Amino acid sequence: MIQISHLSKSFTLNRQQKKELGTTQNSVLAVDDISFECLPGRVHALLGPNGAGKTTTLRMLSTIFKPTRGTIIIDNIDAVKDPQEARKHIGFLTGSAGLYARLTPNELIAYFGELYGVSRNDIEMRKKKLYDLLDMHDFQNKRIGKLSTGMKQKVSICRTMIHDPQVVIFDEPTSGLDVITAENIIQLIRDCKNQGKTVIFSSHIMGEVDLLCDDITIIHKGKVLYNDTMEAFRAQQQTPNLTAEFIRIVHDQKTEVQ
Ligand SMILES: Nc1ncnc2c1ncn2[C@@H]1O[C@H](COP(=O)(O)OP(=O)(O)OP(=O)(O)O)[C@@H](O)[C@H]1O
Repeated sequence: MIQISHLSKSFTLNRQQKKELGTTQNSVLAVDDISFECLPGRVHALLGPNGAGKTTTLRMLSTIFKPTRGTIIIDNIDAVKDPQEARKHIGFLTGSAGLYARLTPNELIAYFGELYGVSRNDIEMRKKKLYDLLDMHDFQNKRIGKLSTGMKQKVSICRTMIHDPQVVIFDEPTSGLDVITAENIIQLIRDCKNQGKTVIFSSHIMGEVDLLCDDITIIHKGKVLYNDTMEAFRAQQQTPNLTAEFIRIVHDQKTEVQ
């Protein structure tokens, strides 16, 4: 379970960043007082246009960023006050960051498994399951630096899941992957849901959200524009499809702001 309450994050901008963004402001408010919950056994979609604050939110949930304000409770643990304890319950997937090019997938998975205190037996058992699901057996002993983007993404997924976390956070999990690999990841998310895990993921692909998600939060300019079940989202829909509906909600907000 994830409980987010009045969460905000502002970044201080250095001179170079101010120049790049063409602003004189000293800081940017990436996430602005958001609150919502993600429940066990359900998949929650976090949507928003570019720069909405999705990655910043997910990085706060995964304890990489410290919030400027607000609280995050992960499985009854205060993730802001006790990030180390919260981390044991979290699997966070973001690109292929945190992979060591010189190691092989087997070495990396063993390393992270041990870091999380997973027994050798459990590491082997979970690794086999993940390798089967993601079709990874052929490259398990190749150096990660020599693998393709999709292969690296698969290794990242194994690293994310090796401690069998109860809360799974995926930042655009299928971005840049071929359809077969993307489908395997969708299956993995379904498995997580069926095992009663709490899953939140960001995506720009409405088809994926439609297939997978039980709940949806749309953010824009750091604020929550919409938060409800997918069922309620479909029921209030005023446009022919979910992409059009997403655009309508974001556009209506833009019009209101102007
Ligand atoms: N480290 C940082 N320093 C300064 N500003 C940042 C930093 N990280 C993000 N931002 C700013 O915060 C805002 C939200 O960015 P974020 O990456 O969270 O958006 P996003 O919704 O994930 O976007 P996208 O869909 O393009 O990945 C943007 O205005 C971005 O420029």
